[in-house]
Amino acid sequence: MIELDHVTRRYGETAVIDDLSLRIEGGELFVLVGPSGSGKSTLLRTINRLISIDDGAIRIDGRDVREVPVASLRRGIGYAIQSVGLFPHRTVAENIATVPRLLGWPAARIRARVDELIAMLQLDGENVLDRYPHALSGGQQQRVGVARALAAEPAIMLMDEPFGALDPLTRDALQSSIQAIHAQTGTTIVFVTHDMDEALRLGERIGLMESGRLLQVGTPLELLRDPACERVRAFVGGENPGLRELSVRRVRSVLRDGEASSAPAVDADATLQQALATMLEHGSDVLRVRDAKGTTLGVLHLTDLLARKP
Ligand SMILES: Nc1ncnc2c1ncn2[C@@H]1O[C@H](COP(=O)(O)OP(=O)(O)OP(=O)(O)O)[C@@H](O)[C@H]1O
Repeated sequence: MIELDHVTRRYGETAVIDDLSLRIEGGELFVLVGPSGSGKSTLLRTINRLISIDDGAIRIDGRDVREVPVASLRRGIGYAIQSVGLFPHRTVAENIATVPRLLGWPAARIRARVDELIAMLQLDGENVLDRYPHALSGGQQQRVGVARALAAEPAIMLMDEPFGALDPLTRDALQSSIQAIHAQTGTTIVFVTHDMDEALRLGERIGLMESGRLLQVGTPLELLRDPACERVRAFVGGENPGLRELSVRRVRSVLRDGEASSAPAVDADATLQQALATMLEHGSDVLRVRDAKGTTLGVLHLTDLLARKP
């Protein structure tokens, strides 16, 4: 658990983090979102003490981060950023192995962990292990950066706009990877982005920042349906709050019993927005809902998709 307790960070007279309190539960995927300059990166970097604070306290599992020697604090916290920062003269395998080596893991364990991460980030089959960073695409570099940050199985992972510079398809694939890794490892992830769609897609809870303060903290649906103020409504809902809501709800939550073998199929874990697109594409107001193995679970009707359910 990460607790930020009345944290303030000033530059000169300006408080860029302003008396901010927040509690992030162990195992949570928490997204900090807000406009440029709102203080998201600064806040993230106070957690691993890349930036010091002027007032308040930050505790991890009850322990003040200032009491922990900074090197061991950072070894326990993965950190992935947009510019990646891979070591240019080390191969991909050596880059990923950086922290396990520092920790003195035996060579066989390091090799096994590198292989595991390469598979987790879908870099296997791409023959990247012995390449140097300059010989990778941007998306591959980003994956290696995430793999390196995860290498020593940190309990906490801080991610600062890690996919900001990537094309939409690569970004989409990496967002899926992060969700899968989170589900698989239970790592606490604090993810910074200025992209509301990314926040709504990834966040179990979202903290919306402006001018060094949190305007609201809540689940994607809470922010969409019950914005604390007009600023939140404008940031979160944009011009199409209804469509945004469809993008955070899953087919699984509204399917009903039934057979519709001739209807187009949709995955139970697809969003309602994807389901609507499938209906429009096929001109069908009903879809067959299937699980990952292709087994029919029920049907989705357009009327259920449009109804406002919890
Ligand atoms: N070293 C510094 N000296 C003075 N001001 C700084 C310094 N670092 C950051 N700031 C200011 O602190 C504020 C918050 O910056 P921060 O990078 O945390 O914002 P952000 O929300 O992450 O923005 P972005 O999305 O553009 O990265 C900004 O106004 C920035 O100009």
